[in-house]
Formats: sequence, C-alpha cells, structure tokens
Amino acid sequence: MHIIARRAAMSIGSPVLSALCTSRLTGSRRTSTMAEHTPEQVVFNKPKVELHVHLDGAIRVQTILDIAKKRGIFLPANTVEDLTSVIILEEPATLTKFLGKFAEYMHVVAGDREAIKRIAYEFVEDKAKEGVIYVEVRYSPHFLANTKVDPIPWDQKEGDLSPDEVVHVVNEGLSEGERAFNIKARSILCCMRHMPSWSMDIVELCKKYRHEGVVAIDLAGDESLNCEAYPGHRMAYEEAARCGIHRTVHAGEVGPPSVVQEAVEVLKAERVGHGYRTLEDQALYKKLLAQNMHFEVCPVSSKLTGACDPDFTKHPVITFRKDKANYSLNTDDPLIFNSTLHLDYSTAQKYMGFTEEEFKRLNIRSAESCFLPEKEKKELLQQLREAYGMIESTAF
Ligand SMILES: O=c1[nH]cnc2c1ncn2[C@H]1C[C@H](O)[C@@H](CO)O1
Repeated sequence: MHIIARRAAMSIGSPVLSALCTSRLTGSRRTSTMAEHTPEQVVFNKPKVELHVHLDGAIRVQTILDIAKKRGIFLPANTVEDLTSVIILEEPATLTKFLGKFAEYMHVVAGDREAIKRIAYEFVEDKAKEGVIYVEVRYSPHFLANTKVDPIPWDQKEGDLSPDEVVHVVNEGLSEGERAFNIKARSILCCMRHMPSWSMDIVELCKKYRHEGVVAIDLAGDESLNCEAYPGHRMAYEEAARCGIHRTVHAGEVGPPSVVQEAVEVLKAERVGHGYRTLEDQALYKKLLAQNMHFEVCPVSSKLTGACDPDFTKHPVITFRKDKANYSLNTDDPLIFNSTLHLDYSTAQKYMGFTEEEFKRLNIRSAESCFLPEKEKKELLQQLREAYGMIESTAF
C-alpha cells in the first residue's frame, strides 16, 4: 500500500518520538500513520530538525478527500489509493511537470479557513510522528487565498480569504499543533518566481507576523525566471534584509550556478533551497563553503523533480558531506513524492553511505542554521546534544 494511503488513516495520536515506535508494533495493534515504516527504514530514530518542507506539498490525501466532500468539489478520484496515484510523481520528471501537480488539489483547500487550519495542524502532527522536534514550514499565502490576490489562483471565485488572513489561520493551526504534539513549528512565507507583484505583500506579511511564528521569506517556483528581469523580488528581499527578516531562496535546484550567485549576492540569501548545481561552479562553491552557507537538501525530491541524476550514488550531497558543508536533509513535498522524512534519511544511508554520526552532525548544523532567535536556537541545540549523548542532560 502507498505510504499516503496509510497516512490517510492517521488519528490524533501520541507526540514526538514515541510515534516512531508505532512502526514497530505488530499484528492487530499496528497503527496507520504517515511515519509508519519497517524498522530498517527508520535509520535515525532520534530528534531531527527539518528546514525545507512546503505546507501545500505536505497535505494528507484523506484530508483533501474530506474537504472536497464537505465543499462539494469534484475530484477525479474518491479513494485515497486512487487520488494518491493522481497526485504523486512516481518516476523522475521535470520541475515544471512537478509544479503542475499542485493544480490537482490546491483548489480544494484554497479559500477555506477550516481546511487551511486543519492542514497546518495535521502537518505538525505528521512531523512529530517522524521525530522532528523543530520544523520550518513554507507556503505561498497567495496560493491559499481567494481575495486580495491578483490573479485569484486555481480558478476560484472571489471569496473573503485574503493572503493576510491565510497567514493568521496557518499560524493558528501550527500553534495548536505545537501545543498538542509538543514540537516547535515556525513558518516561512514564499514569494513565487512568476508573480513578482506578490513579493512586497510577502515581506509586509513577514514583518506583521514576525512575532507570531513567521521567521523568514523564501522565493519558490520556476527558477528559469531571474530576478534582474523581475525587480519585485529584489525589492522585497532588500526590504527583508533592511528589517532583519531572515532570507532563503530556491536556487541551483534545476537552475544554473548563476541563480545561486544571484540568490546570495543580490537577494542576500542566508540559506539556499536545494543548491545542487552550485557544484558546477567550483569557485562559487568554495566561496559558499568558506561562508558556511547552508544548503537545504531534499534527496527524494531531487530525483523525482529531475533536478539530480536518479542514481543516488552520484548525488551532490555526497560531495557536501565529504567537504563537511553545512546542509540539512528535508522532504520538500512529501505528498507529491509519496515520501516521509524517514525515506530521505534511509536513502542517504542506503545509497550514499550516511552514518549515524553524520546524521547527528547535519542536524546540529541544521539547528545552527535555523531562523529561530538566538536564545531559542541555543535551547534547540541543547536539546539535540542531550538526545545525541553529546552532553549530560540538564533535566532533573
Ligand atoms: O522544489 C520546489 N522548487 C520550486 N518550487 C517549489 C518546490 N516545491 C514546491 N514549490 C512551490 C509550489 C508551491 O505551491 C509553492 C509554495 O509552497 O512552492
């Protein structure tokens, strides 16, 4: 059965690492969760940090079906199994084909407050079940809105949910999830490459909600569109830098190293989303290594979007590891890749020779590179070091 089909039956359950143990249950007590894996697939059964995952690429299929039913929206399939096969990418494709997958279901969730709050809440539950203790989740508020957005996305009729209120509703879902599942969840708001006219809204929303869980700005979408041609993004990133809003940019996923260079030098990105093709420009790569630039690596995603060679033994993260670069392992869009964070870790172990020590190291680097304020970052690092046996526990 597909992981997603199993994910469908997830219920509100026990938080954090205990959830990983459900995969070890046998017989009739076996529960259905997204994090359900055979024991050998859970190769790093310790607290983790995830920095690159899209909320709209991490929705449960059952939730899409439930919301469609409630709203009377037609879908081309009405079981989890069937809808899963409509949505997922099974074979390596292109970034363009991958981005087209969102149109299969975004119209179901967009414009509906209850649906948006639910996906945010369930997202936190799913991450807790994977053993994630800190996550930064990203999305485009415009893609979930149906008013004060031009054009209104996904062929929706005009309604009353603005990008601003989308952020408010997502924040509510995330913080309720944090309380229920005892993990920390923060958000990153995405500008979209093809919609530079939305980018100033995004930086204003980052400013407005910076004390309610929004930690950074991102630029996602089709990388063939550069910023020189679209000054809206550059202006938004300048304002973000001016106001101390953290910045990450999707770059070097399928685009050439020049897009990475532009992200770092023009947009003042502090982290690079993906960044694989940086390796094609050794001078740039060395410069970023020296700067301790963080690369948000998404192994399973990089194969299915066609960003990297499908042979994982040739993956750029192997070079990053060899060079002791600063990087994280992330799911990106687990709905569309029919994946979990465990699959990214087990892929790294099975095909790229990753060890427990490297998993610990990269999670520490991820925590160091997260967008939390310094005090909270220190607490997160302390939590990880204790869990990894690097320091004595301070708990009594
Ligand atoms: O891997 C990606 N590269 C570029 N854009 C992406 C990727 N995954 C998701 N997106 C886009 C589609 C989503 O609707 C948007 C905001 O989450 O970001």
